[in-house]
Amino acid sequence: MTVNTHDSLDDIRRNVTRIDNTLLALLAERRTLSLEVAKSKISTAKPVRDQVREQALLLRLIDTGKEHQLDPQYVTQIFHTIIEDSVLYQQAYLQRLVNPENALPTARVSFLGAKGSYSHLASRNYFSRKQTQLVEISCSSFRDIINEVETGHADYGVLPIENTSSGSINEVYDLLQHTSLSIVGEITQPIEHCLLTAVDTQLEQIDTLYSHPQPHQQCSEFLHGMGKINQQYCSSTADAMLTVAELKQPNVAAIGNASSGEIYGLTPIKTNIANQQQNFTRFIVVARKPVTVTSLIPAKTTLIMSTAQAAGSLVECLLVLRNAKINMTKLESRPVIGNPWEEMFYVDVEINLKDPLMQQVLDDLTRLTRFIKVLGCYPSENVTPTEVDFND
Ligand SMILES: O=C(O)C(=O)C[C@]1(C(=O)O)C=C[C@@H](O)C=C1
Repeated sequence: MTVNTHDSLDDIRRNVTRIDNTLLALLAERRTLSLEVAKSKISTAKPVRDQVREQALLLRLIDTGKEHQLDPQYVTQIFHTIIEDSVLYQQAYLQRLVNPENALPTARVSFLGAKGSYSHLASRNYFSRKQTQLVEISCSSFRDIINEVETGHADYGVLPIENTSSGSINEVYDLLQHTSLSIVGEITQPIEHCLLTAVDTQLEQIDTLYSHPQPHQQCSEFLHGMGKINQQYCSSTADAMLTVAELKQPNVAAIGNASSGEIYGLTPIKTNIANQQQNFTRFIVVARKPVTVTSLIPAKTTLIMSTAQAAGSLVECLLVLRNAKINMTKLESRPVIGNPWEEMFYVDVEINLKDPLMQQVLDDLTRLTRFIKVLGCYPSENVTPTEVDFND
């Protein structure tokens, strides 16, 4: 085989690096323009999201991409990510304007586990968009996270509240029942569970597995396939990775994120071991003071309420939301500690607390419930991609 090499591999890679650097500069420039767009939308009171514009933008880019032999799926995937960043970046900017007291350069943030835990990754991702430097406060329990914020040692707490494989994280819901803190934000973090080891070994040699209870649950099918495994529970995935790094034994592994494993010198011997390939955890961000959400961005409001024990009481409350045409994205029930058989219901709705319709709904629900409390109104960080038909 004759290979016609005009340039050495190093020369070619230098060109690749040059192009990558140009792409980064252009992405940064595009972000700056997003802020200019946000400023113009303030003056015209236009919402951040304009999916008509996104549709037109994507179709044009797909056509242009075809001229460069770039397939539509590839172009769409890249620009969905770019547009999502633009929307969230604009939302963060607008939120800083309506909550100037929160626009601090640094924030003390409490989260579960040490560096590399999924809570640490979620905290870093959430605050990077707010252009806020983290002062990291690592906690060993959800209760500690809340205590750090309630006592003023932390400005924010980041708590996992539900996962697409293992469902709701009940301990967090129970803690929300009794805290004075408000939910001020949310972030959904992709969770890529891997089997991480500190020394070269084979999957068949692993008989002891360290992780937080949640990853054990989320990877139950894979673990079942491994046969008899000694499952060890840790306070966080970071704690599990540290333990395995210190043990340095060929029969021991941790479940955690591959990039976090590098912090502890661990390497993945098996990736994507969660029950569902699309595995996400939604985290909430709590603070001592609630935030105001501008009407230019989508908002979520979280309520907790306990209904009378008469038959149909919950249905009456849900009908209030249905009649108001308010979309409910989450309904969770938890026992009321100390009142056997009484349930506390957690409801996430897609409406701004300041919306007059929501105020009316709260009045109606107050009459129908034994107890009701708004846990918070916060920006919805779920940017649903604008789908385009590639075959147009
Ligand atoms: O052009 C706008 O209206 C923008 O806000 C910019 C932008 C983009 O990044 O391209 C982002 C969000 C909108 O939904 C549409 C497009």
